[in-house]
Amino acid sequence: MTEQQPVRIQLALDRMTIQEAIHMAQQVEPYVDWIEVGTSLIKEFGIESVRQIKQAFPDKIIVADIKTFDNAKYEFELCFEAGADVATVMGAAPDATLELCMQTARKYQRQTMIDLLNVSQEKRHHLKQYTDAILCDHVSKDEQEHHGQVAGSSSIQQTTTDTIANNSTPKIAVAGGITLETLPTILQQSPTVVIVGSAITQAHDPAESAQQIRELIHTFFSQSTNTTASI
Ligand SMILES: O=C([C@H](O)CO)[C@H](O)[C@H](O)COP(=O)(O)O
Repeated sequence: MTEQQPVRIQLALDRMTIQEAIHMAQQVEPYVDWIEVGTSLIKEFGIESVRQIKQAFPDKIIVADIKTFDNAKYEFELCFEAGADVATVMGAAPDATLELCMQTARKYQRQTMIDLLNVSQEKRHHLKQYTDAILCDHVSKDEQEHHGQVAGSSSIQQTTTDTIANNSTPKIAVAGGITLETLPTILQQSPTVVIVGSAITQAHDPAESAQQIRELIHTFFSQSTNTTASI
């Protein structure tokens, strides 16, 4: 598929080996834009997981979901030297850490994604100063599995609506249990990136699932006047 998608689809690869991750991404490659080396891969196999996945997909945007909380320069340099185009930091991290992530990403001409997991509204507002970052509204795996929450909750709407209303420039990503059923609500919030893991990787036919997600996004935007800023 070559047409310009208004929203990037980020495939999240978690809880599998590096070879399984590469095989999964090969199956769905035509339907996804960005590939996330999930936190679980980085924890289990190290930065080598980022290096091997970038080597396998040199033309894709590779997101290293390292979820940095401290030691920002060291961890972001590891990611970027391994080929990551985007690295993640927790929004709840100290300002010093966030600043160092932003500085390191700028030095490498790469991008920072700030994960808003468990971040207060006050801190979310504060984080909007990082206008060249991507802010990721994220419902965690544990909240999904133990509290029945999924992306598309009111807190997500709050952040996104504020961002649009203020015409500020951090881009918005949304993650956490996104499915075909929940995607239309999320698309109404005009994210730049939708992050989908299990709905594709656990599907009986991952390629079909990824294709359906892509087609839903295409249909949504061809039927509406919604637009998103591009990265
Ligand atoms: O960041 C993620 C999570 O913390 C690790 O499992 C995932 O990339 C994100 O949640 C997307 O995966 P799904 O929730 O399975 O769609």
